[in-house]
Amino acid sequence: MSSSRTISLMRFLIEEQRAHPHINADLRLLIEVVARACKTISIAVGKGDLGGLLGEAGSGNVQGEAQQKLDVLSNEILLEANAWGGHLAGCASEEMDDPHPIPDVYPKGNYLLLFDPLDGSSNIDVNISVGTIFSVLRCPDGVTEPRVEHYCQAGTTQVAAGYTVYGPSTLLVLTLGHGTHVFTLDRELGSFVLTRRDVKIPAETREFAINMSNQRHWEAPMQRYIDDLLAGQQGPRGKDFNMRWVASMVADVHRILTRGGIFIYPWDKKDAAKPGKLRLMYEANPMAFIVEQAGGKATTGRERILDLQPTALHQRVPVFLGSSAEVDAAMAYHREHDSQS
Ligand SMILES: O=P(O)(O)OC[C@H]1O[C@](O)(COP(=O)(O)O)[C@@H](O)[C@@H]1O
Ligand SMILES: [Mg+2]
Ligand SMILES: [Mg+2]
Repeated sequence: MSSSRTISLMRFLIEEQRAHPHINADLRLLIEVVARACKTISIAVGKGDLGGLLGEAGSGNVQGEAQQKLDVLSNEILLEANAWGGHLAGCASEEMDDPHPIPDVYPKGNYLLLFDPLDGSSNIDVNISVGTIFSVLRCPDGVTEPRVEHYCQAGTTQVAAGYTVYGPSTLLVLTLGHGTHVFTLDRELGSFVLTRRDVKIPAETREFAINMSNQRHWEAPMQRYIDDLLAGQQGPRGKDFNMRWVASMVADVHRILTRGGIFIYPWDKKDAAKPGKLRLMYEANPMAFIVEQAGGKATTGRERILDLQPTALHQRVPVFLGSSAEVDAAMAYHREHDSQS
């Protein structure tokens, strides 16, 4: 890309700020700080074994999952980078039980930052792409010490969301509510450069992403939907489908953003008390915002994800997202099932 046409993340944000009054200097600073933190995480991920950062940390998170060393480090990097900027009222993370207040010694701002510091943790040790997912909300007026209820806002209120993929190249995918844009980290320059503006997910697809090993635990409409995809051209869908499953949501969603597809992590009865595996505030909401801004859909199989009113910080939800016509098709199986029961 020639330098005259190169648009850095910083320049992109300044232009967005000029074009859209709701994007202010604090929000711009917030995104720049998160991007800088993600660069630091990218360097740590890239060191692999040389950095002594592979393997378990020996601790567990609030979800009862074993934390990897990189889960803990990425969380610390994001917290530290965001503490002093004056743009945040508080942070919440998949890796922390409770919201993290900005220490009183630092200036406070009006935004809440929620993140999954390292997504796809089971892939760290096997050198497969992982990433970071984040969501930005406004702190309600007059609240200086945000509590859980202040974070529990529906996804429609997000002012920005993004994810990074630490893969063969490091990517940042961002929405501020005006389309979804992809930036690639120029490792020599150390800056994110705009490489795809306003990406659109094709409405139709022949590719699905799901962990098939859970099939026997799914509810009836899910079983029927996937059976029909597997039946291919001879089946009711009349076309052959391919399947991919990286098991890093960032990588699976990025494939769908690039060439279409449907990503599904449905409810299953392995642990019937859990309403799904993925987390609403750190994974489903930001990805739903990004996907909708790219012309796709994101639902629980029954409802639009962004309309859900959260009831807990670490709430889980079923996730169906990607090519709009295919998400509609999956929802039709659930609707038909519900209307008959
Ligand atoms: O191992 P499974 O059950 O296929 O689950 C894979 C899913 O779990 C996740 O790894 C959960 O994310 P974390 O690594 O942040 O816990 C998603 O990225 C991915 O889509
Ligand atoms: Mg995750
Ligand atoms: Mg994680």
